[in-house]
Amino acid sequence: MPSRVSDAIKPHKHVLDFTSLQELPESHAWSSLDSPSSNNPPTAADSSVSESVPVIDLDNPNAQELVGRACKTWGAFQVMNHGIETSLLDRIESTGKSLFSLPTHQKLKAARAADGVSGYGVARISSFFSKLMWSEGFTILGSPLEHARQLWPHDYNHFCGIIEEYEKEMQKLAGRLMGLMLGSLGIAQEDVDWAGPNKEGAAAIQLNSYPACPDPDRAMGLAAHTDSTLLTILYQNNTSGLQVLRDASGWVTVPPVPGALVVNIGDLLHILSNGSYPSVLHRAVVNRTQQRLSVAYLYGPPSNVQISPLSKLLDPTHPPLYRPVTWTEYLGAKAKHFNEALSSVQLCIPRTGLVNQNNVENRVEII
Ligand SMILES: O=C(O)CCC(=O)C(=O)O
Ligand SMILES: [Fe+2]
Repeated sequence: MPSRVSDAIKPHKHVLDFTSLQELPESHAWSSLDSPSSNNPPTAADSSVSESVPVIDLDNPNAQELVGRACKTWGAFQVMNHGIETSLLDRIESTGKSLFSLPTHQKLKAARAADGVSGYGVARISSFFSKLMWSEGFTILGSPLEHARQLWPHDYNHFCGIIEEYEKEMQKLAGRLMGLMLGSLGIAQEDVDWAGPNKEGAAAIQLNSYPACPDPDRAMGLAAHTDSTLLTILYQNNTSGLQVLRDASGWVTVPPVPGALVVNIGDLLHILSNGSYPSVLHRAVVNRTQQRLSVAYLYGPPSNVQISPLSKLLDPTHPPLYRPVTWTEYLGAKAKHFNEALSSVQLCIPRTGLVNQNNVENRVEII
C-alpha cells in the first residue's frame, strides 16, 4: 500500500495506447466479482427503478431545501441554471478531447512524475487494484503551463486560458453550492470562517477519458470510490458511464442531462456535516462504441484548515463522529487506506455517547 498521495500514482508504463487494441488485454480484464456486469443491480435505465439522482434548478426558490434533501438521501445531484456558460463547457470538452487524442508518446511528455500529482497518466487510484482501468487522465493542480508546453509546444496558451477560465467559474459555483449545503444544515456560510463569500477554497481539475472498449462488460472505467473533497462538480459529455451507489437500488446511472452538472458529496463534507451528508460511492463504466469524457472539479478547503464536525450540529446526543483533519492529512489517509479512510478518522463513541479523544490516531469502530 502506498503511504503518500504521490505514491498512489502508477508509473506511466501502465498507460495503454487504447486505439490500437481490438481485444481487452488480461491486465484490464476484471474478475466477475468486481466487473461492472457482475451481480448488476437494477439501474435507472431499468423500468423497475423509478428513482434517479435529483436534477435541481438553482433558480428554484426552494433550491436550498432540495439540495439538502439530495445530500441526505443520494449524496449526489445534478444542477441546472448553475451560471456556467455552455460555450465554456463546450470548450473544456473539446480541449480535453484534443489532449487525449494526441499520440501516446506526446502525452507521455506530460506524464505525472513518480512523486507528483499533476500530469497525464492512469487513474490515480490504480495502485489499490490488481487490474488496470479502461481510462486515462490528466490532473491539474496549480498551473498547467509546464505540462501544456510539453503537449502543445506551439499552442499551449489556448489550453491554459480555458483551464484558467474554467477554474475561476467553478470556484464561484463551488462557493455557491457550499452556501446552499451549509444553509440547508442551518448554518450561515459567514459563520464558517474559511467558507465565507470572499474566501477561496483549494481545488484540482481532473480530466478523464474513457475510450470505446472492445469488451465493456469485463472492463472498469474507474473503480468505485468516494472523493476526498468537500464537493466535486462533474461535467460529463453526452455519454453515460457515471454510476452512484444507492443502497436500495444498487448502482444507479447518472444520465447526462444537456447543460447540467453533477455534484458529488465528498468525504470532507461528510465529516463537516458529522455524517448527515454522506459521501457518495461512485464509479464509471465504459461502452463499446463511444469515447466518454468527464471533467471533475475537486473542491476542498484551504489546505491548512482543520475540518471537523460543525459545532452547531453537535450536542450531548450528537457527539462528533470524526476527529479534525486538514485536507492534506486526509489525502494521506486516503492514499494509505483508500475506501477505509473515513473510518480511519472516525472517533470512538462509547455507549455513554462521550468521545474517547485518546483513540483518534488509529482506525476505531463505533462500539
Ligand atoms: O468520469 C466520471 O464520471 C467520474 C470521475 C470521477 O469520479 C473522478 O474523477 O473522481
Ligand atoms: Fe470521483
